Amino acid sequence: MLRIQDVTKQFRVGAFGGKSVTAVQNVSFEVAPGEVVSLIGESGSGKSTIGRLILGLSPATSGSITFDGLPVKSGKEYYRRIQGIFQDPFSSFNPVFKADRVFGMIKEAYFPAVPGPEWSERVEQSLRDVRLNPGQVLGKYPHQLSGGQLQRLLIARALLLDIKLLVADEITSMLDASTRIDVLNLLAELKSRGLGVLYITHDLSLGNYLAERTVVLRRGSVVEMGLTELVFGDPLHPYTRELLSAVPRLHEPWDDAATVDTCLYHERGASGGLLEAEPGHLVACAQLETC
Ligand SMILES: Nc1ncnc2c1ncn2[C@@H]1O[C@H](COP(=O)(O)OP(=O)(O)OP(=O)(O)O)[C@@H](O)[C@H]1O
Repeated sequence: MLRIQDVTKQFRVGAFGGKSVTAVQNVSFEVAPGEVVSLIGESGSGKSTIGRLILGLSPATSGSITFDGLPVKSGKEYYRRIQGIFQDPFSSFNPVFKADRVFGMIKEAYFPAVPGPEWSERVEQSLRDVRLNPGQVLGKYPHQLSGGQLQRLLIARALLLDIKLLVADEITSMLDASTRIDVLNLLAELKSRGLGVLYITHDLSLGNYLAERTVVLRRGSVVEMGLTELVFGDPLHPYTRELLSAVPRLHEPWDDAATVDTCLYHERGASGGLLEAEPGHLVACAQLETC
């Protein structure tokens, strides 16, 4: 189980690093085995930063991130259990090498003793598991494969490691609509095998499609989280409501979240953390800036 507790991330910025930007602030949530949790929020809300912290690509400023009780530790053993896949599949492949080199690298690092023929069989099985035809993708260069095929290759690579958690950061945003649904269905299938997935997206409909639980981030803080049907069916925070009702508006800037007259959080006398408005549904104060 992935457990993120009270995590804050600040980046040093400015000419001499004299200023800091708080990208993530006091964020806590969990991802259980076989569960898909979607992390949603507009651009700059801190989603990818959280993904990078979980993957050990950058250290948290404070708070703790553990997987099965052990802290994040970038290195071979950690990546055997947790892998990340990102928006642009082409950036994960070196264009001068054949795409299936990613499998050879896994063998070298993790399974050097597995005989070649057995390894080939394992690779082919993992390709079939992600509904790729080995004959159509093995031996090809990245530019000879589609974005959807490359994302599936990366998922197949992760399956060879028998990972327990996948951090999927906007993995469908560069895919066309039908390939996107195929990849989402694939993730849904993998979770039934016990894989936990943190599905990072700014596309709410995709989060809704896949996730049991949803975490809504705004400016680095969680404003609402809980069972997806509750967050989407009865959004309590004005920011979530705005996200859900947002439609593209030409020539209009994105408005700040609308303020509300009453704040459930304060009405119920909550302080610190999130208010449990109903079982499985937590919400922050509606007036983020002023309290
Ligand atoms: N290395 C960095 N140095 C300084 N600031 C950073 C760095 N990485 C991210 N930030 C800042 O942290 C904030 C959160 O960025 P992040 O990329 O996590 O947002 P996001 O929600 O993933 O956005 P998007 O959907 O556009 O990818 C932004 O204000 C961003 O400018």
